[in-house]
Amino acid sequence: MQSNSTKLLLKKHPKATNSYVIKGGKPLKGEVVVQGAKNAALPALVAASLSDETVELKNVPLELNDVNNLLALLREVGVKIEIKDENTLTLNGEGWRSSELDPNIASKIRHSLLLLGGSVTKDCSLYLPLAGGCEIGERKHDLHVLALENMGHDVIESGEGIRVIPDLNDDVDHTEIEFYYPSFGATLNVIFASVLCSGKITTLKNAAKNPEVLDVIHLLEQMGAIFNWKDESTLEIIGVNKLNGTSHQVMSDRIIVSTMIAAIAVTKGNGTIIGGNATVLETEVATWRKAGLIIQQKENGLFVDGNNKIKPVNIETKAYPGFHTDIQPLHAAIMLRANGTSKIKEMILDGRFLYCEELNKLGAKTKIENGDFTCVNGAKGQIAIINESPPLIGVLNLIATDIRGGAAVVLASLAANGISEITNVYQIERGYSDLPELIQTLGGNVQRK
Ligand SMILES: CC(=O)N[C@H]1[C@@H](OP(=O)(O)OP(=O)(O)OC[C@H]2O[C@@H](n3ccc(=O)[nH]c3=O)[C@H](O)[C@@H]2O)O[C@H](CO)[C@@H](O)[C@@H]1O
Ligand SMILES: C=C(OP(=O)(O)O)C(=O)O
Repeated sequence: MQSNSTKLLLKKHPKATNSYVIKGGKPLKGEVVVQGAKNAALPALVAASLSDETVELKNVPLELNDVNNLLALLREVGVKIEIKDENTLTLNGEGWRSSELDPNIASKIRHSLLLLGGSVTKDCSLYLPLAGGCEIGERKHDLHVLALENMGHDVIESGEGIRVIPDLNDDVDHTEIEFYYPSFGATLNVIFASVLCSGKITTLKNAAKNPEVLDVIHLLEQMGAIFNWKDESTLEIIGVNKLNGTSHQVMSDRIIVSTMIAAIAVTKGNGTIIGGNATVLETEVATWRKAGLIIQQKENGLFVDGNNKIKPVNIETKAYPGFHTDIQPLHAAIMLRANGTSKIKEMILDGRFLYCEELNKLGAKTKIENGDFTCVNGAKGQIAIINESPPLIGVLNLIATDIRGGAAVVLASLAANGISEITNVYQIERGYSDLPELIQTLGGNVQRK
């Protein structure tokens, strides 16, 4: 049942519209500040809710559709949430209770999955209707389920959802789990399920160690959780009996930093992304420097000059610190300017190239080929071939297929001559609080319609 408070939180994006209208052809220039990271904020909301004391989170992109949906689910499980200002909120998980979640909300986001780990650590059962997220290929959850089972909890799966019943009272004091792939979400679920298991140690081999996971670990450490990295990818979690209140600032969004680098690059502009940090984008920045972009780390952020010729550079997506799958559509937008053919081999998720058809509507010459490899999700992999494209021309029938694919199409429209319109921008607004405003700050012309 949807409570009144849930309904209130599910209000539409304050500036929500169905489409963006873009007048392209103008170099983006100036300075822009990016928001807090969605993919660090979502797990931070769950982590903060594990304490019976109040935790303050700052720099949370509260306008995002995904953040609002997760907050609605946290309210459903009994977490008290107070919004302090446009990017700050407090959470108190003292009232966390056993729950059956609303399928209409849970199925809209991928990281409703994290409530499984959160619930068991709070000794509460949970029924989670199947999680959603971007439709970018099959998004499996076997590692989440296996990990919870290894830890002794009962997990009952049906075609419609997952029920978890915690069992914290067994005599096992050490659980060892090994992942075949360093899944971001499943690593977080193991962390959440283990932090409050006082007297127990959980060792996770092949854990994800990307900056967003480290940001959440940092928050939990401030709350009193204990972690040891035994080697580069083995994480030991020593359960504690209580987590404290604290205050934490969510890291800034490296995918949006990449989006702004690409926006400057495709329009042959120059500018600074305030707060941009090349150390969390090492592979991507090295790739773009190789392509000819000037990217300099300054004290206040990343300076980008996109005026040089762009050379084609092939990439292959991999777990961190490899090239991020969420950033490959933005790389494709940059490669539209290259003087030759480049390739993107998508190793993590099949179905991440839907945006290429949209780029072609603008005149790009991209093609998708079947690869002779299997993606992490077990599906046959694909390669995008990006041929040198003629000057792009704006069109009015573009669709945002998913968050990052949608952003890539907005960027390509900025490089096109004339007017473009992109619909289904709900998808973009799952991950970008206000992409039009970011672009307008750099002098670009994107309007909501
Ligand atoms: C909210 C959030 O932060 N989402 C990010 C997170 O998603 P998410 O947490 O879903 O990503 P994972 O790292 O878990 O998934 C990566 C791959 O592993 C597969 N897999 C995952 C779990 C599992 O139990 N079994 C399994 O096979 C998935 O199908 C996928 O092919 O990382 C993805 C990969 O970097 C990004 O695209 C998403 O933006
Ligand atoms: C794929 C993404 O998110 P999600 O996992 O929430 O679908 C993304 O942030 O690009």
